[in-house]
Amino acid sequence: MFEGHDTTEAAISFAIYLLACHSDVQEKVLEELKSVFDWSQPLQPTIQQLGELKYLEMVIKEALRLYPPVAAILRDITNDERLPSTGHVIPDGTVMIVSPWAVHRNPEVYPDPEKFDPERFSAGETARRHPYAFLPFSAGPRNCIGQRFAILEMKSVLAKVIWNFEMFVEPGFTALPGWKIILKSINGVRIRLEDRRTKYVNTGF
Ligand code: HEM
Repeated sequence: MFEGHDTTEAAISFAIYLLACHSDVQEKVLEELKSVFDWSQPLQPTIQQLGELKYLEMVIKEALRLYPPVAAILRDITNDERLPSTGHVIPDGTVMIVSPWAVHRNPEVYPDPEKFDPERFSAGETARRHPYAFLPFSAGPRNCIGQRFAILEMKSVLAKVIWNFEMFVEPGFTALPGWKIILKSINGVRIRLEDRRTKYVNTGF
C-alpha cells in the first residue's frame, strides 16, 4: 500500500491544494485540456491523449518537487565511498538518508524554492538541471517501478477534476506538511469546488 497507493494519494492531494491556490495555473491546465478534448463531452482520456498533456505534467512535477511524498530515502553503504566533489569518505556500514525534500528546496538548484512555478519543468529548464536534482521517485537500481503509472494516474484524476470543477482554497487555510511515514498534509486539504457547467457551489469546506 505504501508504494502504490498512499504516495499517489498524497501527491494528488497536494497537487489539488496547489492548483486551488493558483487559479492562473488551473486556467492554463483547462486551456490545455480544451485543446485536446471536446468541451461538450465528458472527459474519457486515452493513454495517448494523457501523453499530450505536457503542461499538466509540468504542474504535477512541480507539485512533487514541493511536496515529495517520499521525503527521505535510506541507503546502506556497503563499501567505503569517496565523494568526488569533496573527497570525503563515507565508510562501509553507514546508513545514509537522502532527502528529496531538501534537494528540491535547495535555492542553488531551484531559485526561490518555495514558489510554485510549473515552468521550472519546461523542457529547456529541465535540461539545464542535473538529473538527480528531481528525486520524487528516487534514482538508481531501486527507484520507483511505478513512476510512469503514477504520473498517468495523477494526470487522469487531475484532468477529470479540472474538467468539471473550479477549485478554490478555503480563505486563510494553509496545508501543513508532516511526516506520517510518507509526507502528508496533517491538517488535510480544505477546498471549495464550483461545478463549471451548473455553477453549483459546494460551500462545505
Ligand atoms: C506519486 C506516486 C509515487 C511516488 C512519489 C513513489 C515514490 C517511490 C520511491 C521514492 C521509491 C524508492 C524508495 C526507496 O528507495 O527506498 C519507490 C519504490 C517503489 N515504488 Fe513507488 N512511488 C509512487 C507510486 C508508485 C506506484 C503507483 C507503484 C505501483 C504501481 C509504485 C511501486 C513501487 C515499488 C514496487 C517500489 C519498490 C521498488 C524496489 O524496491 O525495487 N510506486 N517509490
